[in-house]
Amino acid sequence: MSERIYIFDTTLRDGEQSPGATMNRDEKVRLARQLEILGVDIIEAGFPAASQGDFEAVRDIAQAVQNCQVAGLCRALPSDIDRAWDAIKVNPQARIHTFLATSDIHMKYKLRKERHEVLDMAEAAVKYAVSKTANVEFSAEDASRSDWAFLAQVFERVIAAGATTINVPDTVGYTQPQEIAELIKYLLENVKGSHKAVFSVHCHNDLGLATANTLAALKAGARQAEVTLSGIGERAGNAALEEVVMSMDVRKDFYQLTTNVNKEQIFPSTRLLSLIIGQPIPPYKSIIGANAFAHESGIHQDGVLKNRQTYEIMTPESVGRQEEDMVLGKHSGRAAFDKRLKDLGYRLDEEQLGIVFTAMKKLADRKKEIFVEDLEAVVLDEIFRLPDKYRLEYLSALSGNMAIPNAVVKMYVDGEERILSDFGTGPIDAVFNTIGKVVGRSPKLVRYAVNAITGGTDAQGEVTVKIEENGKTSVGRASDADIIVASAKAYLNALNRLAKRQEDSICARL
Ligand SMILES: CC(=O)SCCNC(=O)CCNC(=O)[C@H](O)C(C)(C)COP(=O)(O)OP(=O)(O)OC[C@H]1O[C@@H](n2cnc3c(N)ncnc32)[C@H](O)[C@@H]1OP(=O)(O)O
Ligand SMILES: CC(C)C(=O)C(=O)O
Ligand SMILES: [Mg+2]
Repeated sequence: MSERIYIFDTTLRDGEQSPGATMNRDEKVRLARQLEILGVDIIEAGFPAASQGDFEAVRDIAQAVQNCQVAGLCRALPSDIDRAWDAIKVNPQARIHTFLATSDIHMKYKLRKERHEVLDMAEAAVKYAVSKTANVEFSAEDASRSDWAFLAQVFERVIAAGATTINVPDTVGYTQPQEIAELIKYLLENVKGSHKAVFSVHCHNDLGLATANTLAALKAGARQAEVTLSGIGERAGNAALEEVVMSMDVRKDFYQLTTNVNKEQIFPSTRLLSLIIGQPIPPYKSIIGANAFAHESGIHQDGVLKNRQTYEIMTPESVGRQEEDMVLGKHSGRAAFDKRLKDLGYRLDEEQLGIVFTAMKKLADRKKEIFVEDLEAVVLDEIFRLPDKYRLEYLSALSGNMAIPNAVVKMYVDGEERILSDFGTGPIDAVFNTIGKVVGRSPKLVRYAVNAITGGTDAQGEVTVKIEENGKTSVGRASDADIIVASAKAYLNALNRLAKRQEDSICARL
């Protein structure tokens, strides 16, 4: 008989702590809806006390998502707990997730507290949280470097205070599989009242062991796994949802554990995340990378042709990587687009579908064949893009080995039309210079990457730019069949994000 594992997804909280993975409110709600379709049990939506923007995003998610628990993270402080509760309480299964560090190094240097103070603080925080809801999770930050007996004492106190989920984080990715398995067994056996709570594990990937450690803890008796899509998260990231879930699925015989995850939604979910944060999935990434089901060498190809199972331990279809059975192009109708979008996990209303359909028809006039990536790029640009402060209307750029590269840009800034022109060392430099002049900012360009997201000379080019201004960074991404237009759109996307972050921080200070 298989036992059930609860999947706690923290892409929107720990995942967002990953450098360059900042998401705006609409993007977070969009991703949360996809996580709901994916079938995770708990969505950690953010850290409401962090900023007004985080608070509002968590509140909107708590409202938008009805079939998952929505958790808000907070320090072991009444003010943080109040803020978290205010943000999540609209959700019918809201969870307060409070945490406090228990390792000697964190207590001494970071918290500057003695053990007895930490014990009291953890207990008081959980009691306060329980006065708001019975659904309370307590995390002992840096649990894996904590003294085991003290950790057990902390857990005993918070369970008695009413915590129903006890999380054991390997905050700095230090533990080893056998060690965390022993720790979980020790805690289950030695914490009085352990049977009243679900034990959870939260592993970081500093030594590349996050998935292995998570699975070892689950095998040892933990029943909740805290994971993120693609493994994004603080520093080297967290345990990847797809790896943990598919390990349990592929190796049912070994784990005898199941989850509620709708596995065919794994690939669409990770791809949506990649589109939102503008970071491509590495081709060699397990399960979701472009090469994960590709066979290059002759002996492997021969084996796969004879029987796929010779070199494939799961099918691409089982994680939602579908063979495209219909070619989309300028002769395709609404129904075909609608079906493909649904297969990809997008739930668009009639109006949104109309917008995408019109944009796709326009693209199909310029491109022979429309690929899934084209479709997703259009959905992201047309439906899930930021409300723009800066909007591109028209652009022309001149280049060539005899010409002095220059660009003319017509844009709207807060709805006001502006046209300017400037030169550069190449057409993209000229476009960026002109845009900078129009918006009156000159951020440093930290990264510029071009990627052909579909094949052929008429491929959609995907451009990612990272800019920095006054210590704040912002990533923008866009695609277009014209690489210079894609560059301009990506640059504006990054500028819009930067402007939005500045507006949010001004609001938070008011
Ligand atoms: C392991 C993790 O992932 S934990 C989550 C990490 N995520 C984040 O930190 C993102 C959100 N954080 C923030 O926006 C800010 O840090 C805030 C709003 C929470 C706090 O900001 P500030 O008040 O400026 O404090 P700052 O960040 O400089 O320092 C943190 C303070 O919280 C204290 N603290 C840290 N953890 C806890 C805790 N679990 N419970 C209570 N206090 C805590 C620290 O000791 C420090 O206190 P001090 O200022 O008295 O020394
Ligand atoms: C807040 C906790 C759960 C955390 O993210 C960690 O310890 O890594
Ligand atoms: Mg973490």
